Amino acid sequence: HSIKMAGFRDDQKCTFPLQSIQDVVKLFRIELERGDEPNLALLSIVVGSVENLLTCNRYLSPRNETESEQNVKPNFPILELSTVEALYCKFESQIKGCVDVTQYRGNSYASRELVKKTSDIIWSSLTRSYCKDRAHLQTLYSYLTGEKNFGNKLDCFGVAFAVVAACQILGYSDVHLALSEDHAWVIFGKDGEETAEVTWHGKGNEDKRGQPVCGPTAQKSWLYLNGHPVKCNRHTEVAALVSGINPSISATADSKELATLQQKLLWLLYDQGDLKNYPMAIGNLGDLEEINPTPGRSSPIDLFHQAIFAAQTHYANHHVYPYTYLGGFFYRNGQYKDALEAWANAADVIRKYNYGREDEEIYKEFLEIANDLIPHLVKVVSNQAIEAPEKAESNCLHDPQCFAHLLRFYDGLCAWEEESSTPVLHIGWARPLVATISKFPAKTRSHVDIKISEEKEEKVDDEKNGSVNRRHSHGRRDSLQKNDVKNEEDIVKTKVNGSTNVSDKKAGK
Ligand SMILES: CC1(C)CN=C(N2CCN(c3ncnc4sc(C(F)(F)C(F)(F)F)cc34)CC2)S1
Repeated sequence: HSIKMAGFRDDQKCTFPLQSIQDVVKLFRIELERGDEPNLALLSIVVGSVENLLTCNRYLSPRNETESEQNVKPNFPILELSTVEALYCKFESQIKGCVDVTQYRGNSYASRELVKKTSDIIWSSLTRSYCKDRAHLQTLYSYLTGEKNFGNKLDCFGVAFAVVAACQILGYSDVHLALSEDHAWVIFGKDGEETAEVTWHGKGNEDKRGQPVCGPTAQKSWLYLNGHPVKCNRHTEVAALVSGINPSISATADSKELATLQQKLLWLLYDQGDLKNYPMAIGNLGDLEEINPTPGRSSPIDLFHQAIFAAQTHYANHHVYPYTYLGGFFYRNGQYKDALEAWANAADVIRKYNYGREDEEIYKEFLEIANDLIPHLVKVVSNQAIEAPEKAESNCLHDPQCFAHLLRFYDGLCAWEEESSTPVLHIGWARPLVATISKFPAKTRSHVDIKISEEKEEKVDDEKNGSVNRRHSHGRRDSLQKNDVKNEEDIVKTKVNGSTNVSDKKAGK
């Protein structure tokens, strides 16, 4: 059958050659604002080309050129239409050449066979062995450029994205990306009810490509978010592509132009309402705004709270990263009580899961918080208490709510471990825990009134099934401001789970 080469439309062509960040933003705006679907393969090739030019084939930015060449070379590449069209047609003909859609004709929805076949085409054409967690392997540009042994590389997200982009080219508008906080798969069929693995996860795990995401592993493990993944539409898939832009040139240098492009594209998607159900993309925008604030736009803290609100609204508060985005921000900015509260709220999420062997990423996240960030935080505040004894009152170590947040943090990790197939805590966790607890004076610790709830907490408590949303103190400033705890009477009735009810007198009732 003849392969119809879809050229690009005039409104797509007119933006080429792309010579600036604004040109790329304009192409994305055209793609996102038009009635029809944005073309995932086209946008992935464009982003990958720009990323490659700005991070791999180093464009000498003006400052390090010789005097004579000063300000001659632009610090943004020129991306010709012909380059992009050639790569697009290569992808399109590869996909259409391998999938004989006539055998699937008729059913308007994709079948599992078609999804698996598409995944096999991408999978089998990948270079045999390469470093899977290298940077810049997330776009179709990486997949389509270079000869057999140098190109055809994709990371695990890139494979999933390529399968969805391929299915779009084949005309299946029901095949969409599903995203957890550390894995990607596809949904398809009527109402997106079907799921299929299309890529690998982590190291040393057999890939489960073609299989549905279901069964005990998917239920209780953080990796699959217990039925609360981000189910993308075409716009959210563009947001995932933009979130995946990686400005890093080396371990120590980032491309400022690429980071600016990513930031502008995320604001474009934000304004279109395409980030509303995508907490991590909002979090990425918050991180970019911390580095390079856009005048007149939301602050990083506002954005991180919006990400938390999105997770609470759309995903029954089953996502951890919104809280670790916020906790990391507070930690970097020396707001240690708020950091402890955010991390306690993150632990309140992970307690809903059972720890499994493919949850290493979030394990490492909590390990770093418990054994690196909190011990550092506690060291800093204990030095503050010594250097500035007059400020001791507002010191974290004299604030029972800080101690309560710390206990709630560890309580969440313990609950995560209960009924899990794999242990979480071990002796390596105990040393930093003891060091941290012992920095809080007995007086502070005595103010925390740990309520033992009357009814014995059900072993398989509701949280594990996600049927009961625990109330979160996050976002609600504790009714007691930290310097209100002046003396004995102001005992803060802080239940370990962090909801703080103030003694009546204090609340002025
Ligand atoms: C608070 C943090 C430690 C800071 N960055 C974090 N990120 C950076 C961005 N990031 C992400 N940001 C947007 N979308 C996605 S989809 C995804 C994934 F599911 F794992 C995939 F697709 F397998 F790679 C990851 C991820 C992963 C989490 S979490």
